[in-house]
Amino acid sequence: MAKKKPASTPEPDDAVIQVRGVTAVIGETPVLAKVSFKAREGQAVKLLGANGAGKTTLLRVLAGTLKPATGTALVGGYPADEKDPSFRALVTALIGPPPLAHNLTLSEHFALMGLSWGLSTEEAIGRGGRVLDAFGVGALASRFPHELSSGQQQMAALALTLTRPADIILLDEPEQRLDADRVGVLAALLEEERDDGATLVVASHSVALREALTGPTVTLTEVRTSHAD
Ligand SMILES: Nc1ncnc2c1ncn2[C@@H]1O[C@H](COP(=O)(O)OP(=O)(O)OP(=O)(O)O)[C@@H](O)[C@H]1O
Repeated sequence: MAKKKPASTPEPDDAVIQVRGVTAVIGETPVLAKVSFKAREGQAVKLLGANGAGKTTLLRVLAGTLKPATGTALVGGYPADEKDPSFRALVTALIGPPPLAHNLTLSEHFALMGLSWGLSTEEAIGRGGRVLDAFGVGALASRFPHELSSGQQQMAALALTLTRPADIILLDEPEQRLDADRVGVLAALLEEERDDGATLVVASHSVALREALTGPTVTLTEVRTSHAD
């Protein structure tokens, strides 16, 4: 007869992302209602919720830029903390526009990003350029950021985010300002990353993008604030 496991033995768990009872507060304002979910390697978690439900806030917690008020967020086995280089080495994120230098071309941004994460200049320019090519805007690689339309800026930001290798990809409304065809291209690029073993968390208002991604949906509900009479 099999021995009964002691109660303290942890169950084997292959989750890359484990969010347990996480809430968030900014100042004294609750901004994220309690949420728990897990994601395994090669899954794309789709974050769903009305405006203000806390999707960006949860992504900030996962990116380690906002500490949860309660609960734990383990990402790649680490408590999410942007100050921890081991954690940062695993995670690439696009949450709001990335800081860009006005006097560096997109290719030069890719090279700089690659240099920071152990790629050769050639590899980095190749990886960023591949994303631009997929969007059909490879010629933009030699432009400065201020020479781009708003949709092109979004494609450049996505290319920069995907230039560096990462096990975990966090994206906040990556479809914003992209036309319908480009949303399809984006879905294909993200599915390719997922097929290669990346774990993604994507907040999106695009039904088309959410339907194209393979993985569970996590629906956030707005924080209920009680008003004193
Ligand atoms: N700096 C801040 N100070 C106070 N409250 C904030 C701050 N930033 C965000 N909030 C609040 O936190 C809540 C969650 O915002 P968040 O941006 O995470 O929502 P969201 O689900 O991403 O919304 P959307 O779909 O509109 O992008 C909202 O009620 C918002 O007003």
